[in-house]
Amino acid sequence: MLRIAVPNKGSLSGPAADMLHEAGYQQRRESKELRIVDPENEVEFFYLRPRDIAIYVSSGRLDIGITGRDLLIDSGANAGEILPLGFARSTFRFASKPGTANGVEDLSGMTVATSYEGIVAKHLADKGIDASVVHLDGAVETAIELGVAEVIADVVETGTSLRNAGLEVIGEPIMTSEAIVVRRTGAEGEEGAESKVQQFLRRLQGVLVARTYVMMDYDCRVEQLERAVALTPGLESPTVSPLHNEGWVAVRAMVPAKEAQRIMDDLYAIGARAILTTAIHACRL
Ligand SMILES: Nc1ncnc2c1ncn2[C@@H]1O[C@H](COP(=O)(O)OP(=O)(O)OP(=O)(O)O)[C@@H](O)[C@H]1O
Ligand SMILES: O=P(O)(O)OC[C@H]1O[C@H](OP(=O)(O)OP(=O)(O)O)[C@H](O)[C@@H]1O
Ligand SMILES: [Mg+2]
Repeated sequence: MLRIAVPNKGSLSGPAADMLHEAGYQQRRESKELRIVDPENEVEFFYLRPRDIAIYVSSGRLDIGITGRDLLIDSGANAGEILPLGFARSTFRFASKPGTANGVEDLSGMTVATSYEGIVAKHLADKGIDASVVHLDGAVETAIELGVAEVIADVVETGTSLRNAGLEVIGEPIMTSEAIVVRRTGAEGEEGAESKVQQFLRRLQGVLVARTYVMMDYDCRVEQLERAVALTPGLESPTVSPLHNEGWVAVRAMVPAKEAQRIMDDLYAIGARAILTTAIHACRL
């Protein structure tokens, strides 16, 4: 049975459960459930604090887990990222009241409040900046107003929390983060778990593809086929079938959902007709 850690709370929890559900796994019905077994898929899910997940996985007691890249790095756990999942995207940045610092190099001698001490201490050390770090559990934006620190380092998504606290970012992002699948370093290829881990990853990749691609069908004249195929190369290569009307073919290919409208315009412009897209519900590449 594959043992998988899933975030039990916070920004990662809902989207992680949605993705697992879409990948065909049973998920807990109540937010108080700590673990569930999905016998059909031979998987056991453990609902844990996102911050602790890399530590559980690095201990070897759980095979893999879903957490944030920033949380993995911050934990310093002996685990690595094996698949990015595309949700809970954020940057991790320094911020302060305007006029406090122009760049990271100005932070020497200052106090930085953060929930991510591991990331911040390492970043400051790498840059050779001698600043103190004070650990707070959350809502760190308020630390400056209350005089606990001159600078904060925190997760920034839309920037609303910083704006509401009257803070500005300092310098470039320290890192960019998103939800990821983590596995203990060196566990690759271990007998027993390996094929199950790979099957799990294929299912999640299938969800990612189904979310980002659509299927496109259209008819075009044989003379235009090469230009049309250049616009819709598909993942391997498009399917081309003859039409009853001579001189015409039907083409079918997967295209990135974000580009679908532009591709439809370009296909129309070269004479393709009956262009339509359909959603992909599940996929195995
Ligand atoms: N507003 C946000 N937008 C996108 N990702 C976020 C946001 N806030 C936190 N994250 C991401 O969520 C993960 C942190 O999860 P965690 O549950 O510890 O904190 P949280 O989501 O802020 O929840 P809470 O602080 O309410 O417990 C990190 O990977 C972080 O980058
Ligand atoms: O740039 P934004 O879109 O405003 O998002 C970033 C904010 O979201 C998270 O806070 P959360 O609400 O989880 O509170 P916390 O600080 O207590 O973790 C994070 O810690 C930032 O404060
Ligand atoms: Mg938070």
